[in-house]
Amino acid sequence: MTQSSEARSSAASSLAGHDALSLRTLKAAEWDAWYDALEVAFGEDESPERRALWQALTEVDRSLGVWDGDMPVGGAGAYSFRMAVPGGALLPAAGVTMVGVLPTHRRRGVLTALMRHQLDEVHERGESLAVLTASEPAIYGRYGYGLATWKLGVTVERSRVRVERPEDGRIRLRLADPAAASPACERLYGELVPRRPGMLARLPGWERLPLLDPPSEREGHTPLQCVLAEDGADGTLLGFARYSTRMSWGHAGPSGDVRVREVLASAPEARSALWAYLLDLDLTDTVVAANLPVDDPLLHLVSDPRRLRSQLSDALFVRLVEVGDALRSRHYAAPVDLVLEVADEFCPWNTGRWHLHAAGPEKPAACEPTEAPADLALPVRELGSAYLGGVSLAALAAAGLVRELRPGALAEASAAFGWPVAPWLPHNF
Ligand SMILES: CC(=O)SCCNC(=O)CCNC(=O)[C@H](O)C(C)(C)COP(=O)(O)OP(=O)(O)OC[C@H]1O[C@@H](n2cnc3c(N)ncnc32)[C@H](O)[C@@H]1OP(=O)(O)O
Repeated sequence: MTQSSEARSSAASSLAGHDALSLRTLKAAEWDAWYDALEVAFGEDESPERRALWQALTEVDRSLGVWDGDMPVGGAGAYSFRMAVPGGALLPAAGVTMVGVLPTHRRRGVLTALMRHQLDEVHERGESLAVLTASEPAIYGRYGYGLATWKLGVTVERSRVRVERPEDGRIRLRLADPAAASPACERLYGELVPRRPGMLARLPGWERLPLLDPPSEREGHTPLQCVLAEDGADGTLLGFARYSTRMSWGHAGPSGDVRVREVLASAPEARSALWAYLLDLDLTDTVVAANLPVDDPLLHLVSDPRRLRSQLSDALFVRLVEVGDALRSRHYAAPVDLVLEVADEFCPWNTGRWHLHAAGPEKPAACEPTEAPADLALPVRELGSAYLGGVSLAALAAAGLVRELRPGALAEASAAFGWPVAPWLPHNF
């Protein structure tokens, strides 16, 4: 028996003590019943449009279910993503999704059995990362997932905040049908992916997600709008925003709001033109954007950042499934030559000392097992947090989660693991 198949059979036997529970891969014909169980687990009743999209995007051969007799009672899926890491490489990453257990079957180890089986499969497929967004952040640390990216939400008081339009007149704004403009927007999205860690390369079909706009989810807003920022000279697309507006008329006059879904740009002038446009729509009071990178240039473009009324929330959790591969696949902002002592109870093949060395941001890194004395000791969860460069090892050490074993090692590691661009997950999955 391999280490993984041993682990999987131990996951199966952890269920064996409970009724007639069995864990196996989904069959395509079972999708509806499986998804119905997940909807009950989430207490949700999704729109038919959203459900149809998730069905189309489901990778059935990566979807696990737990059955009580012939009734699905839990599940977990995965997408075969490629995610940008510091330095611009796109690394295979299992996007863990659709995790749920019926209320009748909770707190008896079903989730743990699913996570065991799934991480062994991810390891066998050679994906060195698994990533997820959590319904509740307290769930996944026990399986080695660390919080690696944050998102910034803003609720802008439009009357108090201005963004200057770029002066050179290079940018031309044009309203476009979101579906018709999608291929050009997707090309721009693809250009931006390697530049920001955490961004996901589009898999076929995923271009439908940013256009998903079921009437039942609009809450009084217009259908999705799309404004393009083009180079006035040659028409090259340099940015776009997708948004909707909701008009509201009160005693004091119009007080509508703008819901910004995305603002992406490859040139600063395009970005400022788009934000100036969004913050200057007549008859609106408030502009809400729920998911911006924490270093979004908007923070520096606005006349009064306090009036952004910003809010920080957790976004992407990262799990290093194969520590050596993951660490040698990213670049490091500063030279580094360190031995890390990694503890990983859930994926014990990662436990041990790893020699990481890289000569600077342009150079490839090496990372091999070693018997040499360790400079820094940390659990795999904290390594996942620091991996994309958005969470500092020094901050984790200040929280008592990383231990410096050689003086100076923490500063060296923190500088190397950091990255000039904050990691960001553009959409949930
Ligand atoms: C990537 C995603 O899809 S995120 C979506 C997650 N799903 C949901 O939130 C839907 C609603 N909740 C559920 O379906 C279930 O409660 C789940 C999936 C969160 C947990 O399933 P269960 O089968 O009850 O978990 P299981 O019994 O294996 O518990 C494992 C451990 O996690 C802990 N745990 C379970 N749920 C939670 C929670 N919501 N918050 C904190 N800890 C939790 C358990 O206490 C247990 O701890 P222990 O190992 O110290 O004993």
